[in-house]
Amino acid sequence: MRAIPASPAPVLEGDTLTAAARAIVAEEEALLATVQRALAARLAPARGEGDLVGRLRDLRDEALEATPKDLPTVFQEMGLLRAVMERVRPDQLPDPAAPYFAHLRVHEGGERRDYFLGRHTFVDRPAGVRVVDWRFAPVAGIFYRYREGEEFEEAFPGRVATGTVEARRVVVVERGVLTRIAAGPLTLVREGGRWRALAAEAAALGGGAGSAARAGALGTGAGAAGRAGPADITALLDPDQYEAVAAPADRPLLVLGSAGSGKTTVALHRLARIAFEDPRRFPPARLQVVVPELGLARLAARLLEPLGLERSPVRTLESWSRGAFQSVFGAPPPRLFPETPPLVARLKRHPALYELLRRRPHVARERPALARLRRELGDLFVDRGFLEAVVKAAAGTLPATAVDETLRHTRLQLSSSTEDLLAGVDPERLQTLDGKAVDEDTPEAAAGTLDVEDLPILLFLAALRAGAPARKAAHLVVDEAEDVTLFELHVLGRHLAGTSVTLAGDESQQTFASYAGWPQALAALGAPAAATVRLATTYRCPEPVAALAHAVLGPIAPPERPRAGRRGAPVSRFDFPTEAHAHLFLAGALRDLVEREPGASAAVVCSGPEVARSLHRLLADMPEARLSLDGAFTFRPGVDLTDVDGVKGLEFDYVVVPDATARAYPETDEARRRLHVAVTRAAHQLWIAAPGTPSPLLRGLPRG
Ligand SMILES: Nc1ncnc2c1ncn2[C@@H]1O[C@H](COP(=O)(O)OP(=O)(O)OP(=O)(O)O)[C@@H](O)[C@H]1O
Repeated sequence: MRAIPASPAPVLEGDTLTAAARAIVAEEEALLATVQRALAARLAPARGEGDLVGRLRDLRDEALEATPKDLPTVFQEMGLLRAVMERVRPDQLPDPAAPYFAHLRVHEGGERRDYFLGRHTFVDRPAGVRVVDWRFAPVAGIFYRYREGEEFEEAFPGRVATGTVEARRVVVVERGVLTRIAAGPLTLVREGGRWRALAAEAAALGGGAGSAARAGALGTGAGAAGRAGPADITALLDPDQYEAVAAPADRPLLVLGSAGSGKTTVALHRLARIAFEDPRRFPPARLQVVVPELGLARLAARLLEPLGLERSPVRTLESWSRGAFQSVFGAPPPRLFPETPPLVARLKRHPALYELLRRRPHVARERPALARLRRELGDLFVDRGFLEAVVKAAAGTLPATAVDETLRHTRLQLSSSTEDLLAGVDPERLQTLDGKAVDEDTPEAAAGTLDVEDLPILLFLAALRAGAPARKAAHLVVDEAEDVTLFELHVLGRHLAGTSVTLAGDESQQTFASYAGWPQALAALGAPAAATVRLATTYRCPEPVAALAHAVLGPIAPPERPRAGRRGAPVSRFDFPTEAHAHLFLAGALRDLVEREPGASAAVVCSGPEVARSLHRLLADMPEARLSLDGAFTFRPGVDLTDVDGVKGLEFDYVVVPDATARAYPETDEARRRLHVAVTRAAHQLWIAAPGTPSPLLRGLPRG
């Protein structure tokens, strides 16, 4: 039963706001003032808390010197003081500088009520103030599920509420001042002390950036000084995203969607909601977020802070594996080889290897000692017949040369190091002229090492035999799951107490041959019956970027092109005769951008770290330009010079791909996915530079 939402009143008369728009501003400012007054009254005793702490300290000193007769009185006063201090805990109240991020007015049973959605609950009935935590189901349900003008029906505790949504507004309060109001298609912003209406398309992401880039210049205004802040993402969840966030805690959930469709957003909000609803079963220490890359781990930790989960552990897969290794085998992992040959790594991450190992008969009931498992693994990786069977089962997705590469690499790892062979010789004499160990930088450096890919395989082999780990997570989030191996998923599943898990991923973004299919991933995790939600709108990328991202995938693109949330600046392509020309041009454009838009984030996403380093040298004098490799992102405004391997899951206002050459991005599925990942990091504008021979994947993108 839904009424057609009323069409919005016009907001502009010439250059000034209409009376209707002015009324909305006046109403929201008055409501904010009411909430702030009520909060100030509640917080007033807390302001005196400093005195209370001082008084408590005095009483403690008094207690040290008090006579036994006086002690009970001192203790009683101390008890009273503590009770007062516990009652007034400002950290449990909304922050008056930004007390809420949305306003909902409902008309129910002849009564009109205003609710404000925020991060803490604060109710002052006489003042008519109801700020509710967004995780609190009934009111949030109305806000996220219905639009302005619609009739609602929601189950409240003990009753079913029906009524009409009279107002549904997303608001931004910065430092206590209202700066943005979004009501349906209307967005009003306060800039330079004046309110104005934003064009719908510029408002769509709350960034306020226009779509008209100055010809030849990078930047659309997203990071210009003095802009009103964007809306809080928690206020923007769409109905499908909210249904996923509100899914029952014990239901395993698979969140799929194209790049930038909100998978991470949904997974982390679901985690926050589950923890809020049952804090005993889901305390922060028993929540686990695992992602493949360090950059995304850092971002996820930052995103969890405002959700009240600053203490829940976010880890990279490698760090998680190391921890699990220590707890399962009672020892830290042995020395790891720093750079596993790519083909060997691919074989060790491949689903075909997982299937062959899973199907092997396992007789032992007890968990074998680590040394035995290592031997077993070593034997497998020097067994040509076994490796050939893996390549055959991989059905064309692993080249035959992976067999010899793995044999050679494993033999080196199993051999004794020169130091071992020369045991007993004076260690000083085993140093080379440059002070390094004898084997360093030689093929023999592999002796005695494992590969990082071996850790989950060993954990998997141990898990197959026996014994559940002692410490288990209550809820697990695995993000960018297309890059998580079946070994890792299997072991993660063994470290999960029940079925409370969220797996998020996108097969178009796999960058390491480990993706086997979602049913296989869920089965490995031990959650085959997960509910699946597909997010259909790509919110991050404007239309022109989403279109190019789809075209770049070519034959491996999903059949349906994802819907882009808004229009935006066209993608610019620049061809240059040489890399030097491209670098000089880009360095100039980036300097110019940083001057014009000091609040913007830009990333130069290179195909590999070497290109990032050489571009960084050109910008070395610019403090805003950072070399951000191996996940070392600071998330501050400025320019990150980085590579495609480190940016999965991240986003920047502006993205520059500086080396879209035929060599860096040939016509292969892997290159298609890598370029797709690089371009889909752009939230406002994308530039592509092609020095030398342009990548064939740019076909269809005209030169700018
Ligand atoms: N409903 C929404 N309305 C507006 N913005 C949204 C919405 N949902 C997500 N976003 C924003 O879109 C961007 C992408 O979200 P997110 O990182 O969660 O996507 P993702 O699917 O995990 O992306 P990727 O596949 O690249 O990792 C973020 O800036 C997020 O705040």
